[in-house]
Amino acid sequence: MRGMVYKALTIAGSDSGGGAGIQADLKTFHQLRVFGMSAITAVTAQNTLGVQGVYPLSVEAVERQIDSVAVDLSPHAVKTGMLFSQEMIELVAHKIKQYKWMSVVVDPVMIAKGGAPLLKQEAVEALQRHMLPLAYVLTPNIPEAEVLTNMRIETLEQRKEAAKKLHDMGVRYVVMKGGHGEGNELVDILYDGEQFYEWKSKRIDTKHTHGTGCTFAAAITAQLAKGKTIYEAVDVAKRFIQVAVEQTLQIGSGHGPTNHWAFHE
Ligand SMILES: Nc1ncnc2c1ncn2[C@@H]1O[C@H](COP(=O)(O)OP(=O)(O)O)[C@@H](O)[C@H]1O
Ligand SMILES: Cc1ncc(COP(=O)(O)OP(=O)(O)O)c(N)n1
Repeated sequence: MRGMVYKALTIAGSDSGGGAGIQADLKTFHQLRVFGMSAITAVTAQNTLGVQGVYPLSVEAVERQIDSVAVDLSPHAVKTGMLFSQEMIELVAHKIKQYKWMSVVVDPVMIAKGGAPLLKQEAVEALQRHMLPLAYVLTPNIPEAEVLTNMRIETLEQRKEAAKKLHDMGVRYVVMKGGHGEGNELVDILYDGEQFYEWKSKRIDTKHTHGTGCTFAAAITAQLAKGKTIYEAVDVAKRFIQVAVEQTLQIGSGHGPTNHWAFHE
């Protein structure tokens, strides 16, 4: 018997190179046995060497995609990634409220690893104002947490202080990714408003980390779609990304993608 079909929607940008964005999200959903659906906010011309072009879709085109999925396919969880502009953020926030989506994972994508901007600078305030209060889970990396809280983050204590600030800004669960921290040990933290939880792992010495943030947040989304708790979801996401970085595919001549086939439940 097939059993229940769990469904997740990603609202994000397309990465033609297949390692990040919509493509990473859908591959991760699929590997975790969740049916993936998408609303594309922007098309990027991108590969392992960087971002060669960014082409935002119209707000109307994104609204239509979200409506098409919502009225017929009722996702169990929703993830947002590259939203690019203030108008797009306002639209997505409006749709989340309209469809009363609760299991919403907001990955506050700002800059690709190569330095290309994926969010306009003037849209940061809209992200703070409209998306944070709707986020069941927010998954900033350290530089994104710095921008959102307007504070410098160097120590673990400062990461925790920033997580508290983000919680005060309306986020239910803050999951701060530790990839940009110092040293050989990576620490991802979760703050639930009362306590901190830590996931530690060895930093794998590789240049093939393109799409780690999207993949990690997508794994959390897939687990939430299946009804798992946030603690269980982060646990699986951490194990998913660890093996995906350990067993990279070694493709492309720059920063290659992670391996979305590596993890098995
Ligand atoms: N070199 C690495 N080895 C193992 N895990 C990594 C490595 N780089 C990043 N990760 C993990 O990938 C996830 C995303 O991390 P991070 O790099 O902080 O996000 P982003 O890709 O959004 O910048 C986190 O769980 C982090 O611990
Ligand atoms: C279309 C698109 N969306 C998001 C990103 C950023 O993805 P991330 O997982 O943070 O990976 P890096 O770009 O940092 O390697 C992207 N690149 N493209």
